[in-house]
Amino acid sequence: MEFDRDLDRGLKFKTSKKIPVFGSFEEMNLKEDLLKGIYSYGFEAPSAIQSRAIMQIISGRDTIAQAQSGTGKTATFSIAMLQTIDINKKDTQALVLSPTRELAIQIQDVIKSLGDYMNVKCHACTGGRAVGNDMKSLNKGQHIVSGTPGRVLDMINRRVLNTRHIKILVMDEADELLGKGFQDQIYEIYKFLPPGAQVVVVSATVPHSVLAVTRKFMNNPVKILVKRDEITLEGIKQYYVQVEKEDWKFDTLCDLYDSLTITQAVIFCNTKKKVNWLADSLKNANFSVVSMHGDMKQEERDKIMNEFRLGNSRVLISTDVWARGIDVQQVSLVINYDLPIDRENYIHRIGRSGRFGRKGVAVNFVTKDDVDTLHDLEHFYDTKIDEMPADLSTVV
Ligand SMILES: Nc1ncnc2c1ncn2[C@@H]1O[C@H](COP(=O)(O)OP(=O)(O)OP(=O)(O)O)[C@@H](O)[C@H]1O
Repeated sequence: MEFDRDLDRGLKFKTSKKIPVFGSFEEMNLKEDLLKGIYSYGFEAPSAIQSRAIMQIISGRDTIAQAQSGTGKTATFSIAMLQTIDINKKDTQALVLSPTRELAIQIQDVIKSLGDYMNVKCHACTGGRAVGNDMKSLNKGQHIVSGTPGRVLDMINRRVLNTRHIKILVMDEADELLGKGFQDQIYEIYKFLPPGAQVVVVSATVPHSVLAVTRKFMNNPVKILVKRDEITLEGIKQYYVQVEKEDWKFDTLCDLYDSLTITQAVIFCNTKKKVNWLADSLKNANFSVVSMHGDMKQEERDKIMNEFRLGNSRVLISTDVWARGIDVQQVSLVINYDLPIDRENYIHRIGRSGRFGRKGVAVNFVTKDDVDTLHDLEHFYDTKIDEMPADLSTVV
C-alpha cells in the first residue's frame, strides 16, 4: 500500500516522491573537514536513510525522517547540522532535543567526533548536572546544543542559551518528545526560535497521531517514512517464553543467564521498583548484573553507562529510560521481562540489539495475561514472534 490513512482525521501521509539517493558521502559535496571527520569516524558509505535524508535537511526543508532502529539516524542529522552551521560564528545555530540525558550526551559525542576536524563546539545541556557548568559552557559559545527539554528550556529562560541564531531544530525520538510528557516544553522551546527556523523530526516510529501534530509546526515537510510492516529488522530474531505466572519469570531468567553474558544484554522492566527488585534478587542469587533508572543520581547513571559501554558489565536491567536511541554495538540480546506498555517502545527496546546490520535476539516473557498483547504486536508490525528454542545460546 502506498500510503496509510489516519482514520480519525482523514489525513493521508506518504513518503515524498522523487527523493534523490546519494550513494556516497563525496557526492553530497560536504565541507572537506566534515568529510574527513566522517571517514575518520569509520563510515565508508551512507546508510539508506543517510543517502536520502542528509541532503534534504541540508537543502533547508523541514524533514520527517523515519528509519529502522540502528540504521544511522544520528549521523544523518549530525552531518546535516555540521554542514549547515557557520563555524566562524560563535552563536548557537543548531539545537537537538532528545528525551533522555544519556541520549543527549551520546548525540553530543557523535557530533563532536564527526565535527572533530571542523573544531565544532557542541554542548550537552541535560538535567541532573550542575547548572553552573551549563552556564559556563554556553557563555563560551557553542555551535550546537544537544539537550533534554527541561534543562534546555531552563537555559533559554535564564537567557544563557540564546536562540536568536538557531537555524535548525532537530527532535530525535520525536514521537516521544511530542507525547504527553514533553509536549508543553517542546512548544515552549519552539516559541523561542526565530520564525522560519527549520524543523527536523526523527524516529524509528512515527505514529499517525504524531504526523498529525507535526502539521502545527512544520512547513510542507519532506517525508521519508517506513511502512508499518517494514519497521522490524530481519536481523533481530524475536522470541517469546510462555510462563504460567509472573513468579516464574525469575527462574526462567536465571536459566538464561549464561546466554545473556555471551555478549551483552539489556533486560527491560516496566517500573523502577521492579528494576530494583530484579537487580537485588539476581545479585542475591550470585548473578552479576547492573541496573539503571530515572530515580538514580546522575553520577550513578553516568557510572553505570560508562561501565556498560566499556563492556565491564554485561547484563543491564533498566526501564524505558534505556529504550530509545542508546547505541552499544555489543548488545545482542534484549529481554522484555515485562512487555512494554506501548507498541512503539517494543520496537525501540528490541532495537537496542542488532545495531547497524548486526544480528540481535529479543526474548519476551509472556504470562497468560500478555498473550493478546503479544499477538497484537505481531499483527501490528506484521512480524513473527516464535517460541524460544530450548537452547538460547544457539541463536545469540
Ligand atoms: N554510514 C555508516 N557506516 C557505518 N556505521 C554507521 C553508519 N551510520 C551509522 N553507523 C553506526 O550505526 C550505529 C547505529 O546508529 P544510530 O545510533 O545513529 O542509529 P539510529 O538510527 O539513531 O537508531 P535508534 O532508532 O535506535 O535511535 C552507530 O554505532 C553508528 O556509529
